[in-house]
Amino acid sequence: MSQIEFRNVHHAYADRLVLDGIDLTLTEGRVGIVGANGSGKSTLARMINGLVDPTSGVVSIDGLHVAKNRRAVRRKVGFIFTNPDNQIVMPTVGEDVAFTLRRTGLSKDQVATRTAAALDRFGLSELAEQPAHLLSGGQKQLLAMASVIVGDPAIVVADEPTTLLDYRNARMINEMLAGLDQQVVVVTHHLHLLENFDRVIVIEDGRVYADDTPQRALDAYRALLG
Ligand SMILES: Nc1ncnc2c1ncn2[C@@H]1O[C@H](COP(=O)(O)OP(=O)(O)OP(=O)(O)O)[C@@H](O)[C@H]1O
Repeated sequence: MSQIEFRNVHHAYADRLVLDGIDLTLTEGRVGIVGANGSGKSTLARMINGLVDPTSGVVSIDGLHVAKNRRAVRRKVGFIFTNPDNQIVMPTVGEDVAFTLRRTGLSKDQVATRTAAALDRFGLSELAEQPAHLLSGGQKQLLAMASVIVGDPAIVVADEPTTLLDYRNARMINEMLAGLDQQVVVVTHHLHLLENFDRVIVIEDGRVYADDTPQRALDAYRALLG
């Protein structure tokens, strides 16, 4: 697994401090991040692939300073948004998955082979020629995952990937995430999804409130919520 490091990370939007001294070293295969609305989870998750840079402090991946190596970091860290519409960029399902492999130096055949494998893995092969915007919510999230995984990142960060889905689709996406070879960091309000994770971090008011096994961290979080 990779080593994701936060060293004395602070972040403010204008004059509002939303992360207040985060120190974490994440090396586990499955890490969950939970916390109340507005506690800073998305901001923290976005720092792992440089979508947000800290106001102060350093985030690094295997020693690579994220803010100074954005391109290299983006190859290592795939990001799955809550709303897949935010990351579907091409007209058809197949083109969207292939788009990730642009500028990788792969031949047309290699792109086609890897795209086909990713579509197959996420059950989308038969939809390859379909307009992406016609997919259901669950299928769109599968497409977003396929488009990230086809690039073979070392780390997948998912920010509330199941929030917009019904229970069945949420379970399906979660099983897909659980089955990935990659190191996975998931931000979620669906606490039951984290039961088999290696580590769960509770963020409260921009700080690490608990950092423990899922059971202990989630107990602490539930107690905090009252
Ligand atoms: N681009 C931005 N500009 C200004 N303020 C922002 C921005 N993004 C987030 N914030 C604010 O920063 C705080 C932390 O937001 P963040 O999205 O990191 O929290 P979160 O824990 O992920 O919340 P939620 O569970 O509601 O998604 C919130 O008060 C939010 O309104």
